[in-house]
Amino acid sequence: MADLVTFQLPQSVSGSESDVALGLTMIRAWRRDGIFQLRMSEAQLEKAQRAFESSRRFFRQPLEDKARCVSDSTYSGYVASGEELTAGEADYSEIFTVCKDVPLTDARVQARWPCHGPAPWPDETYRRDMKEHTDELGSTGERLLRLVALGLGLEVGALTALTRDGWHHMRVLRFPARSTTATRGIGAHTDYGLLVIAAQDDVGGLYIRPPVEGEKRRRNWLPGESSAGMYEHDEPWTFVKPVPDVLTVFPGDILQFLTRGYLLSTPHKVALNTRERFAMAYFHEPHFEACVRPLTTPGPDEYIHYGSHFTNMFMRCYPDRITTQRILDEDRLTTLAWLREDAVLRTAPVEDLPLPLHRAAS
Ligand SMILES: NC(=[NH2+])NCCC[C@H](N)C(=O)O
Ligand SMILES: O=C(O)CCC(=O)C(=O)O
Ligand SMILES: [Fe+2]
Repeated sequence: MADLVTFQLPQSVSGSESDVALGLTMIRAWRRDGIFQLRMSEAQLEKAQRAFESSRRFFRQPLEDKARCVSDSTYSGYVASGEELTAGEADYSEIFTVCKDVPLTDARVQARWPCHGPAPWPDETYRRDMKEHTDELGSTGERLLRLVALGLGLEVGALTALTRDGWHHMRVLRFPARSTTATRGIGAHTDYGLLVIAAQDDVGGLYIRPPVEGEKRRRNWLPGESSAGMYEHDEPWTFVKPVPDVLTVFPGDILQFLTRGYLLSTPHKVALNTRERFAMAYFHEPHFEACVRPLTTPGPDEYIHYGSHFTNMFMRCYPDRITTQRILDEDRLTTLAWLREDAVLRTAPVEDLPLPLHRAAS
């Protein structure tokens, strides 16, 4: 396969003619290749390098030290090799998940919303380096979404309306070298939000599945349609060659849903290599309470409550983690169902509201 297309992001995206042209070219690259590259700015590069250094330093520590970085109220923190499930099989990735760091005093934590709480940071340097890198990618994600909106023929702010206080998160990953018994890094899957923005070292191991004419793709947000494990052993898969100083970008489940499959959530998988490998996958996401509806003619029951999708997916990844146990023990799924109901009512087309609300709204 030829090299991936590489773009450079403008400092800001206003909706100019050149912004529209760039957005269209990005969409074309995704629909053909399923992925494109972004050249990193000097500032991005520095922050990414510092985050990689902190990651190497963290993963070098003894297992018992790393294993202390867990939380029973969030999915932030350490995931040991073999702990995460993808399509029912253990992944060999070792991970530190960075989710929104919400203080105990926050009303959402007090009200026991699922997935909300403080992050169990290993130390202050690690916290700072990961925050600077994710904040930088937050700005990248916003500019990308503005270009994507333009490329889809929408208002420049049509997609970023969903990402105010977005539930952005990141997986800081280490893959061990392969052994005679272990070759799987992470099984084939799609990720859950709008954009996946990833960085990797020079080792290699990531593969993506480009769009395939006529191929049925699952809707990962529906209970009966997990995309995990799909087409894992069927070609075509594109090796994502490590290239210095670039990020790779592809769509997640929410972009597939919004566009009714015009853009597909890019399936990808990771194979172990002969050397250990480090990567960071950042996810640019809607607000936890967002109720997302397709961009064209949504029916009343066509929506994804993003916080429910996120919670469902993380419970599926970590069925035995204390966070999952606590969600079940404290019946936090009922709280989540209330949040979903609220979100659905807030975004329902007026004619679909129950009659008393219908009157109040009109
Ligand atoms: N938390 C993640 N994004 N994990 C990516 C791997 C796939 C995940 N285990 C799943 O079943 O969907
Ligand atoms: O290792 C990579 O490059 C990607 C990891 C990944 O797919 C994930 O963390 O969801
Ligand atoms: Fe992924």
